[in-house]
Amino acid sequence: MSDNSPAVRVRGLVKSYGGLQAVRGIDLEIRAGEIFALLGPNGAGKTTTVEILEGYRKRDGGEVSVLGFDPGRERAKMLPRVGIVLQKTGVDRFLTVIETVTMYASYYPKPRPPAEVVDLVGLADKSDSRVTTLSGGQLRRLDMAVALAGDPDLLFLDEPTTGFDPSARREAWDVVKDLASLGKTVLLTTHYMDEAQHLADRVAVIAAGQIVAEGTPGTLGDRNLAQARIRYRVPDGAVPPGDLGGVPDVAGFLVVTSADPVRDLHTLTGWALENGVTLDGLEVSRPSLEDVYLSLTEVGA
Ligand SMILES: Nc1ncnc2c1ncn2[C@@H]1O[C@H](COP(=O)(O)OP(=O)(O)OP(=O)(O)O)[C@@H](O)[C@H]1O
Repeated sequence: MSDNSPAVRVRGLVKSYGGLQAVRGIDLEIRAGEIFALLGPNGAGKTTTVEILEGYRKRDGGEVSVLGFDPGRERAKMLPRVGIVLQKTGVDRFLTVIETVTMYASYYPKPRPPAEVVDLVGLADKSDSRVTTLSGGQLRRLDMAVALAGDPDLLFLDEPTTGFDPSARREAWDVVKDLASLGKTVLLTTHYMDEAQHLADRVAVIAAGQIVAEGTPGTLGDRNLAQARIRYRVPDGAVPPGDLGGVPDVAGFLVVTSADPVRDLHTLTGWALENGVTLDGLEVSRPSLEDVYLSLTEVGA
């Protein structure tokens, strides 16, 4: 594999379970060193796709290359170079943190020093604690440490923060960000829009076995819901020009959906200045990735 080759390349991937087409022609390309999120609702086909990439499931058709290997035929060669964090893992609860990571490191040809891995996932102060004493969030970090023990180039994270409280999520996000700064490629699946938005360089939205959108979290918003929302309030009796009066919301603010917010704001603020009208609480917002996701997965489902 040359340095410019994508870490993951998928073309026309299909997979059915009996009569159910779980994956219906997926194309993906994940560059080396990026954090890529596969975002979609329950049953969209995320796990099926990822398990095919990991070599756990057989595909029915299409081409798949992971770090230059075909996971269907060359899984044994591929595995030492990938790390996998499943939704539930079963580490031995009676070992300590460092013992656990050391044990997993011993399975790999070129492991990263276990103490370094423990430090990387933020468990240095728990290094000699038994696994039984760890909190849920700490256990999840240990799962990540186990996946990193072999110093993989590519890490698969399946719903890395499901069930976490908000502060544990933030901490897990920091760990994932640190991985990317080490040059690892990360493929994560998630239901959470904010997680994809916060972590991913690129996101593919999957619905009913198909990719319905792909791009950076920012461009997904731009491409799929180009409109901006302008919201403001005017004193009683003031009538904004043209269509810019919008529709009042429950709080009495006028809300305008605009495909050309620069021009519309210019018109609106020009009118306000000329007429000495205040535009109370003026704000302009873009659709969030959540808005985009909901609109896309409704269409795709
Ligand atoms: N082993 C299986 N046998 C039969 N059907 C399956 C099997 N695994 C998954 N499916 C079905 O395939 C579809 C895709 O499932 P998959 O687990 O890939 O989705 P997902 O996006 O990962 O969902 P979730 O977010 O709930 O994990 C679903 O309709 C699911 O019920």
